[in-house]
Amino acid sequence: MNGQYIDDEDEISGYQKIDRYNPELITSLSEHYKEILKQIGENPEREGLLKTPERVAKAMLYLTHGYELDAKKILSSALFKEEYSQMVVVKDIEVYSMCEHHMLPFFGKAHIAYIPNGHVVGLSKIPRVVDIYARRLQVQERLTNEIRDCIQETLQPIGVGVVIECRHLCMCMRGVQKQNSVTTTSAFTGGFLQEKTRAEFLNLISNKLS
Ligand SMILES: Nc1nc2c(ncn2[C@@H]2O[C@H](COP(=O)(O)OP(=O)(O)OP(=O)(O)O)[C@@H](O)[C@H]2O)c(=O)[nH]1
Ligand SMILES: [Zn+2]
Repeated sequence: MNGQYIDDEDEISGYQKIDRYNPELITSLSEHYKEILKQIGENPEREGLLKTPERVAKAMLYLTHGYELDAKKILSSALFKEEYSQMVVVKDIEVYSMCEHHMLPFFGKAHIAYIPNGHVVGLSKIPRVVDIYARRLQVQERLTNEIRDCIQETLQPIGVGVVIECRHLCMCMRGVQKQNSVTTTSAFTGGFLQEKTRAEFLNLISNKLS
């Protein structure tokens, strides 16, 4: 195993042991990346690039490890009966994902709120859910909806609010080349569909919106 398996529970999931870095997969991916290096005009045999295919293979497996993890399972592992009925907001959660169109990064912040309905969730599980869906090939809109749906279906709260704001490198370093544009997406359920509740949430996170 050579330490190549992600088997440190804290490192990725906190719970689920995943077999993502298996040597056969790394070898196979590395061969493809070696070929890609040749085709873009590089020499994969030069010293600086000798280990690059393997490094890229491992990086890509890490950047997409969300496919291996079950967000609902992680969220439901830490539900606590509690009569707190006000809005809970976890804001400024770092997001790192890759757009499914160009496989280039998009990154920024997620702000998540819910109103409990008899149960609260362990706070760390909310950023874990964000990561599980972000560490895949994504579009920002689907990422937003998947986080909302996971929390709504698992926790069954009175409502869920999700706002994500990201910069897309496919719009900065290529293509339209807009360096400062930020994309904001949002998704709501239940109580957050009401203007007053949504306004309270947006107000609580507003100092962080660009
Ligand atoms: N809606 C949405 N679009 C995205 C996201 N990430 C990247 N895109 C867009 O996906 C689109 C793909 O459009 P295409 O015309 O097929 O690709 P392209 O020729 O590379 O487009 P340009 O980026 O405009 O050069 C682009 O407009 C990207 O900006 C995302 O998270 N959500
Ligand atoms: Zn893109």
